[in-house]
Amino acid sequence: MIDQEKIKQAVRLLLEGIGEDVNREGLAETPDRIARMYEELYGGMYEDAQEHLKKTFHVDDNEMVIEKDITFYSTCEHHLLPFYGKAHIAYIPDGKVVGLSKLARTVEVFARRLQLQEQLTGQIADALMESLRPKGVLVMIEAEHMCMTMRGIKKPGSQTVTVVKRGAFLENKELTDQFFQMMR
Ligand SMILES: Nc1nc2c(ncn2[C@@H]2O[C@H](COP(=O)(O)OP(=O)(O)OP(=O)(O)O)[C@@H](O)[C@H]2O)c(=O)[nH]1
Ligand SMILES: [Zn+2]
Repeated sequence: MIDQEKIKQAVRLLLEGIGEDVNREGLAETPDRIARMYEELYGGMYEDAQEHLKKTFHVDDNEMVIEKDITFYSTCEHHLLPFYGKAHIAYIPDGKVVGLSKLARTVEVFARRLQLQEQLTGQIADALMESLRPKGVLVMIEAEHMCMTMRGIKKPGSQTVTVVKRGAFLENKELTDQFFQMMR
């Protein structure tokens, strides 16, 4: 599990490094707050997406399911700054579906870790492929990276878009076209 003591020590060091007085009133509880916050932000490391995806429901029609505009907040592993936006998940069932909320839960499990957007996109797709054994999965993520906006190159409003396809989406281009039509 997350080592709260280590995080508190590290935050004190960071504050000292900045040149702050770690004992001043406004900062006194900050190491403790950050340790608790990290439990929340990085709690996905200690969760298994398969736990959320194990309950499935039988369906007769294997038509494409899309859950779009799933908002998420994650952290870029290079700068420890947030990136956030929307995830869209499409899949073509093969006789079974999951509860819709479980798609958003899957996004949460992988977003609450240190991430790269490309990797986050792929992990969501792979978790669905593994649990549901669907005919295909497509995951698209649109996000703004704060390491691109508040520092460095400073390009607010720029969006990073990633798409990962698995199964039938790789073989059949019409399915991707159908996804983009349904997204409109
Ligand atoms: N591929 C990818 N890159 C990311 C992601 N999040 C942040 N980055 C990039 O990671 C790169 C790290 O580059 P470095 O040159 O090692 O670090 P840096 O000097 O801080 O880079 P600058 O941001 O250009 O100032 C930057 O180009 C970031 O924009 C992500 O999710 N995926
Ligand atoms: Zn970054």
